[in-house]
Amino acid sequence: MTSATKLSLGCIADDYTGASDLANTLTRAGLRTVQTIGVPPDDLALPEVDAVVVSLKSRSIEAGLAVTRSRAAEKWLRGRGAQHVLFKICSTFDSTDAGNIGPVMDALRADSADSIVLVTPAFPETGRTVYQGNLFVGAVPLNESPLKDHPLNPMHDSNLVRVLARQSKTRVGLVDLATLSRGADAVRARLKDLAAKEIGAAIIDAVFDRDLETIGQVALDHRVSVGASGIGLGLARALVAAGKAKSNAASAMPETAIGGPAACLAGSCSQATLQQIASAEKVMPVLHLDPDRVVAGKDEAQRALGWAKDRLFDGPVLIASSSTPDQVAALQSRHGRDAAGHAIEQAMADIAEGLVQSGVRRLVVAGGETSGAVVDRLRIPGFLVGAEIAAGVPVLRAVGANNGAMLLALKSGNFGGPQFFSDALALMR
Ligand SMILES: Nc1ncnc2c1ncn2[C@@H]1O[C@H](COP(=O)(O)OP(=O)(O)O)[C@@H](O)[C@H]1O
Ligand SMILES: O=C(O)[C@@H](O)C(=O)COP(=O)(O)O
Repeated sequence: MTSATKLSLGCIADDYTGASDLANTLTRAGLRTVQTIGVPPDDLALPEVDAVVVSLKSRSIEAGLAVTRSRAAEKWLRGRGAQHVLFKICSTFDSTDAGNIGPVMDALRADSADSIVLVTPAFPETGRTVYQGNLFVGAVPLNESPLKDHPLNPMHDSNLVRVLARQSKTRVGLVDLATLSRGADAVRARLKDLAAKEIGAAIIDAVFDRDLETIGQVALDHRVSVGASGIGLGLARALVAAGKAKSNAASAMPETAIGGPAACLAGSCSQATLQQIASAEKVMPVLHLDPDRVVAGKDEAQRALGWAKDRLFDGPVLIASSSTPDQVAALQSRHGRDAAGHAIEQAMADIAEGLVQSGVRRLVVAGGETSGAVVDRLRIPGFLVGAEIAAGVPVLRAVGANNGAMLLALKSGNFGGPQFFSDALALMR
């Protein structure tokens, strides 16, 4: 990135799949966007861009650490001229009562001296809508959705005003759909009323993309907002409409094919990923890791690598640790939730490293934490955004990596259709 570049929008994402989801949305809305892994070193050569999405792996770490890392990212983004910073969280509000959405929001709000912060995880394109402060996943409230069984942060309350209030030091209010439907000025007036009552954050309803456009306009009056790709879409459209970004983000990604062996790794245990693995079994060899053996030591990852190397040059392969909610609960009761999750993430990183050493240059990873462990191990500093595989999942081209040109797809556990793995590989040439 040249020193002359001034960012129209700065973004901090709390995981890597979420970051690529947002980078995809901003690119499709016309912003030239780059995804970086962590706060970029000053010597990282990046193209001329409108938006940078700094990817952190801060969703499930200790809250204080998440705050420190998010603040460092904010400082970097503000230093590049970003007037507005979006803290990108999961569209299913993945978090625990300890955070990290509330603590990070509180810190960014304090840094920016905003009186009130707009918050919404709505992302209608993927079925996430918010009504009366309640988050729906498709047709069901969050607490009845598969997110109730998430291995790291099971979600048991769909009322986001309550959820955020448990995590935040500030009081939390609501801007409801009726107010939103009266337009940007009605939202501004409601925020003023809430702020006058010393309410520092407002969950805002959103059901359709047009709601997000209104939210984007109002959010730009502020320095910070919190939400998923939907609010990113609203902000991008508002920036383009205000002439603060050109709508010309024909992908900056070079079209040259990469070729070579391809592999898929799945560490997500979401219902969508379990179904995608079942579909993949019909078209490629699939190895199911034994999670107990993974927790016991390194041998299981080595076995998987040997299995993959025997097949890689005949076509793509898939290696999965994913299990059903009952099996996940049983493993966690034997080994502890964090220990089990961490051991499996590190095994996935070991396997990814071995695959790349064996020549793999096209890699699909399912799962946010899993993607974080893999990308960190591969020491990839950033990505350019390419074609969209499914809503929220683009093809990514690694920039500045030691391994040279490489394509990845980082899939949020919940995203993608049943044939996702084949769909991804078809676009990763
Ligand atoms: N069989 C399993 N049992 C328990 N935990 C698992 C299993 N397979 C994967 N995990 C862990 O579950 C978590 C899944 O989270 P993540 O990769 O973020 O997926 P998602 O995108 O669905 O949230 C990771 O920490 C992963 O290591
Ligand atoms: O907003 C979303 O749903 C995604 O972008 C996201 O954050 C995904 O997180 P994981 O499901 O943990 O991959």
